[in-house]
Amino acid sequence: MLSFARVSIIGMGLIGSSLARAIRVRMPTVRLSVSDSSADVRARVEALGLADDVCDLPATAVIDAELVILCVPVGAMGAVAAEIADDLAEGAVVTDVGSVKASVLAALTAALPAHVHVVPGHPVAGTERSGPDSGFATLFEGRWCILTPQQPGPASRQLQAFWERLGAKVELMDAAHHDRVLAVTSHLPHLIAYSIVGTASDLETVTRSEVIKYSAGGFRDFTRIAASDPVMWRDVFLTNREAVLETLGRFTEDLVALQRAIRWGEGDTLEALFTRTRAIRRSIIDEGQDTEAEDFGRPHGPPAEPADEDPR
Ligand SMILES: NC(=O)c1ccc[n+]([C@@H]2O[C@H](COP(=O)([O-])OP(=O)(O)OC[C@H]3O[C@@H](n4cnc5c(N)ncnc54)[C@H](O)[C@@H]3O)[C@@H](O)[C@H]2O)c1
Ligand SMILES: O=C(O)C(=O)C[C@]1(C(=O)O)C=C[C@@H](O)C=C1
Repeated sequence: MLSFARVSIIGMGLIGSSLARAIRVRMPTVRLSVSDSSADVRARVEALGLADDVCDLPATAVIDAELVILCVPVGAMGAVAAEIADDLAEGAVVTDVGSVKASVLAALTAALPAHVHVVPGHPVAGTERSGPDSGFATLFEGRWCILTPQQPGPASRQLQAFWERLGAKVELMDAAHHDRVLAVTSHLPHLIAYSIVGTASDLETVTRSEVIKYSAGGFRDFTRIAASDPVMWRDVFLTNREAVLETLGRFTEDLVALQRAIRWGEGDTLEALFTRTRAIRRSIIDEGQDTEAEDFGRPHGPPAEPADEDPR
């Protein structure tokens, strides 16, 4: 028994197009109507055959949909919700995939009518790429999807079943708690990557070409993360400001402690920390949460980058 027969996706970039592909594979009878504010993206989605209907306006795409999934940057969620509010079917479930949850929950509940069910969501799966060509059907397989309904009920159970059909593992969580957890596990790491790559390219003592030429191992991994979508991440930091600033404050203190340990030659302090962090990495692998031990950051990734893009 299918959980939803008619699904609408607004925003057909990496996540929206991955969802469309996964639905095609796992729920082939679902009728899929999609929209995107970019005419180029809509044309590409048509060419790739990712949906039954590609609509110019989000409001047209949601008519009759039992499930509406907003896959736009977090800062655009409220505006899109306002655009579709009058055309949503009675009892429709409206969800999203945004990386921040408290602000999206507030924006959706403010903009949407009482006759729909708002169940915000976040698949904790992605890559540094953007756009409809970068999506792939297996993106969510074996990955967590966190749902943050105000009150769990039949709509969140139906949405949970939907994500499980796509191969994801689902957990329910309070939206504010989600934002504190993801500030540590996703948002701060991205901020550090953006910052370190920026610093390296600004250094006067090392040329830019040397940075590119000798970027192996650790720094190369940072450059992948730092290539992530600028608009998406701008919105993440602006909408999860408090949790990120709190985590950043703690991180800065710990970094200064390391700086001090290096300055004063406190080898024991350094070794104790590195031993503790190595154990954390090993327990992540032991729990089977990291299948990419040999290929950082690309657990179920799309085809590897072509060799001519590989600077090594
Ligand atoms: N990229 C990731 O790794 C990742 C992972 C999980 C969740 N997310 C979340 O998923 C959402 C989408 O991210 P993405 O990586 O797919 O981005 P993307 O840039 O690949 O796609 C976003 C799409 O939304 C469209 N769009 C923007 N504003 C719109 C509007 N007002 N109306 C209609 N369409 C609009 C854009 O044209 C674009 O095609 C974001 O909220 C992000 O936080 C991203
Ligand atoms: O692998 C990556 O490129 C990601 O950054 C994916 C990642 C993450 O931080 O884990 C990024 C943001 C999303 O909200 C969820 C997943």
